[in-house]
Amino acid sequence: MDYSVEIESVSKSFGKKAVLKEISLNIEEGKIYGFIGPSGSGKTTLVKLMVGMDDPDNGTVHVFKEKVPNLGLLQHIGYMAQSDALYLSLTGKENLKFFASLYKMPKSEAAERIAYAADLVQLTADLNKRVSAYSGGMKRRLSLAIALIQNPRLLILDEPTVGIDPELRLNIWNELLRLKNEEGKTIIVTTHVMDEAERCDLIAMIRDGRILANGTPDELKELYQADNFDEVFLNAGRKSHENSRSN
Ligand SMILES: Nc1ncnc2c1ncn2[C@@H]1O[C@H](COP(=O)(O)OP(=O)(O)OP(=O)(O)O)[C@@H](O)[C@H]1O
Repeated sequence: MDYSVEIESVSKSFGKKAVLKEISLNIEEGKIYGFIGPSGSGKTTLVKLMVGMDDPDNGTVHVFKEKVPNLGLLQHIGYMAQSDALYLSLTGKENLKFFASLYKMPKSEAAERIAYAADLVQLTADLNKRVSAYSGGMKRRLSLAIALIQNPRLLILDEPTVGIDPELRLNIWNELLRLKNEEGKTIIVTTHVMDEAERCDLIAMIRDGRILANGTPDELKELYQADNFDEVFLNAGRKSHENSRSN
């Protein structure tokens, strides 16, 4: 089996707080992998380690067999952070052009990619407006377009659909599924939206810096004797609470 991401015994603390505890996980190429867990459980910290934005205290992360951090890998990883990192005084188009210029891409391809990404997130009509005049949802959409700009093999999206209306959310998910099915991309998403979690091929449930369980949506429903994903989430929380009390 080919893995896009291999995480081995990764731990990370901030000061005295252990945020990730001995996490090991392999993410198969060509799958959509979801990370779910309560706020503060360590999802963002874990995805930042995959991108190489932060270092683990212990353990290793490999992406496409290369040890992270590795500058060469950035060409292959599209990352959408939870907080938007955009140039507010530039237009949407200028932002896209700037990020496209960071990657090795002929000009004509950059223009095509900008048109594709803007269309996907329905920003084509607003591309010449300054980002300072964008709404929160428009900024999220622009951040998603930027993550796709270099046509990366691996997409890492930290809560990509927050602030995005249901219709566009559906379009975005359809495109993520197409990217996986037709182009073999690997897609990692963190989400609090349980119906999004159910669209993933595989899900890791994170709690208190550990992976409580991982598997397909059906496997997790069976494990937690749940009919839907809201129940999976709640039952997993109850179970981990009971375990921590009995320890
Ligand atoms: N740079 C930092 N310095 C200190 N503490 C941090 C830092 N980054 C994260 N933390 C802490 O690490 C813990 C995990 O944060 P993280 O952002 O990974 O959680 P999360 O699961 O992504 O949460 P959410 O769902 O709310 O985005 C939190 O307690 C947070 O306060």
